[in-house]
Amino acid sequence: MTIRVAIAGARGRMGSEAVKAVSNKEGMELVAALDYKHVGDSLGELAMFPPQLNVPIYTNLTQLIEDEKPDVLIDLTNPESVYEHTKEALLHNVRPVVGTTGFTDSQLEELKNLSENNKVGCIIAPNFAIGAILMMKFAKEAAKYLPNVEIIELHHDRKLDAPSGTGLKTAQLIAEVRNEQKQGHPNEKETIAGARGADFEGMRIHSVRLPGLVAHQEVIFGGDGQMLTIRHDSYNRESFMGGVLYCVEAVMTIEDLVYGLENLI
Ligand SMILES: NC(=O)C1=CN([C@@H]2O[C@H](COP(=O)(O)OP(=O)(O)OC[C@H]3O[C@@H](n4cnc5c(N)ncnc54)[C@H](OP(=O)(O)O)[C@@H]3O)[C@@H](O)[C@H]2O)C=CC1
Ligand SMILES: O=C(O)C1=N[C@H](C(=O)O)C[C@H](O)C1
Repeated sequence: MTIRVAIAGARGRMGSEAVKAVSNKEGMELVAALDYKHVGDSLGELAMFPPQLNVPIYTNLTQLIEDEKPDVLIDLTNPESVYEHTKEALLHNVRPVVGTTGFTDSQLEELKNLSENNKVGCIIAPNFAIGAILMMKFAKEAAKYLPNVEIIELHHDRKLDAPSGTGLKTAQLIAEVRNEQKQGHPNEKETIAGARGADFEGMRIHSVRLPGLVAHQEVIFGGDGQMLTIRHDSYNRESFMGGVLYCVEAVMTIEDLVYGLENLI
């Protein structure tokens, strides 16, 4: 069976890579793109899209679903749009594969209920790169023995959300095995607000944003006279595409919402 795929955010850094990956993948057919800007037929407007995108471009998801009948919607847009897209897809029996980060806890909970009640598979993956999944798994394991941990995530300066979805997911996974504890001196004070980073159950998350970066993360564990550093680097966005294609196939086989690829591999 050929999996019919639509992509939201096809003009973007990730979306344009996903257009290439899906177009070249046997067993998948790219059937449409979703954009929020109206695109006419002028060469200038169409040049905004990757050359492989020779499919209809819609500005309305319901219309796209009615006309093109995708099996899967890949969302690579932004934190403001992704929740509505995912909900709309689930309501119309289209399986979302979501790479966009920045969901609130309550949005995740609501989408989980919707997916389970409608028995429509959904994958929300804060990071599609296998190396990043392993970095998170190893960090969770290390935290059982070394609970003093700080997370440093480093990204390009076009990123909208902080901390990154990966940084947050790493902290959530570590929190499953680590008792909440405040780190640093009990009486420490920030003389500049934010100096100690974001606080997740006492773990500190530091977000670096610089041009030239793609997506990187270090998880640093301190112990008596020792330090363990677990680091992952994505040097380009192709690094995520194996995971995107894996999820498009996997989402066809599930009937609930999976948050994080570590639950599937
Ligand atoms: N899970 C993973 O492994 C990864 C996840 N990401 C996440 O993916 C998301 C996209 O990242 P990136 O590609 O760098 O971002 P970009 O800004 O390059 O791409 C987003 C694209 O979506 C478009 N867009 C915005 N709103 C809508 C909408 N309502 N409907 C359709 N298209 C829309 C944007 O248009 P315009 O620019 O005109 O606003 C843009 O073309 C981010 O949340 C990022 O964190 C990124 C890398 C890996
Ligand atoms: O915005 C990005 O670029 C990335 N976003 C994801 C995140 O927030 O973790 C995944 C990856 O780190 C790249």
